[in-house]
Amino acid sequence: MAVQYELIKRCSKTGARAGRLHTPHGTFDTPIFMPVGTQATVKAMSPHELKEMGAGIILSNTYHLYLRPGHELVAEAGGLHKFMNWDGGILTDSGGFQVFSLGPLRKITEEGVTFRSHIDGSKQFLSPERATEVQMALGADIIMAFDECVPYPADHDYARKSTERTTRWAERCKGAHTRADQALFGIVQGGMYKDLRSMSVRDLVSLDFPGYAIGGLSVGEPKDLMYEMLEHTVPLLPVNKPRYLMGVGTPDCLVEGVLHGIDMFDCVFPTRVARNGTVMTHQGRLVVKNAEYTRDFRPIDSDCGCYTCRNFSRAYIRHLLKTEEIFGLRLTTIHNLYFLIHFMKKMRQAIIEDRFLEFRAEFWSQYQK
Ligand SMILES: CNc1nc2cc(C(=O)NN)ccc2[nH]1
Repeated sequence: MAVQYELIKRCSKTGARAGRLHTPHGTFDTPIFMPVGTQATVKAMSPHELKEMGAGIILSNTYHLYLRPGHELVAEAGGLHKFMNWDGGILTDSGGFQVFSLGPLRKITEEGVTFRSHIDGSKQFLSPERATEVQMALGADIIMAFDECVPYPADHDYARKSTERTTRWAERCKGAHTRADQALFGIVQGGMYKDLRSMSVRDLVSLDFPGYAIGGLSVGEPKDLMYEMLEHTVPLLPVNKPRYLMGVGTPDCLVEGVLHGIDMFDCVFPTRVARNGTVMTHQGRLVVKNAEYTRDFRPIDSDCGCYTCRNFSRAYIRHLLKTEEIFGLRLTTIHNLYFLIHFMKKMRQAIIEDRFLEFRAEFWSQYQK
């Protein structure tokens, strides 16, 4: 198998677990946070810096790379790893979420999705087979089935029909996937309906994927509803396969996702908000661009070991951001990614030492959203 999950330790009181994910580009500790590099780059970061801060697997998006520069060009370059000079793990999302985020600009049929390119308005078409072919050409270690991310809110009938189609599409992706050195993950949908989440898990597990993503969450629903869906859905998934929660990446959601047994996370949040000056600390977020930090010569977070916190003050970083100096958003990005990557490592250690509930209680006692 191209990707193997190894369970190292289960928390005795919760669904939390520590493991390792073996891939053709290395073995990575889980739970893991995967930085998002939509267009074959994690914005403002070099591969060397990502490696140095402990990043293991990064994401790229099929939708964007298919439109520009095109999967054929990436294949000509030798695949994504060579093209972007990254020798760690790569996961590509299938485009399901991006295409459905286009809203009225897209038309869904059983065959696939017709949409207009956000770049030049040209008419485009992605089917399960085509999305799989594109991802095989891009060459990621883990690729995702082409699905429909059920919008929120959605009525039960729409969610059921959409989820049933996502299962038929998953089967078509499986049929089209011929690269033995890649793992194709199924994506559980079902909206906010427990019966449909159960149906989606049952149907996907019967197709026997090497890993399962939980999609259709963090799409505008209240966090408590997301947690309720996780509490219901994750225990239905096979224990010996990785579970990947798509699009989730704030510290509070990461803790609750790990609590319920999630192994893999991705989110644009830490890199996106870094570029407008929002940084994460153990007490919650702070907007270092704000006037209150003009004369604050402390690091962003005194407990953080990242390059930014070891070398620069809040006042200096605020100055760089206010003057739109590129180095400013590099420093905030380095910090946010390091913070999350190491936050996951601390959670993993707590699970191994069977003190995850204490870690979680300590986190919530300090964290202001
Ligand atoms: C930021 N929230 C968020 N939700 C997501 C859902 C999906 C999904 O269902 N893909 N098939 C992907 C990325 C997501 N990002």
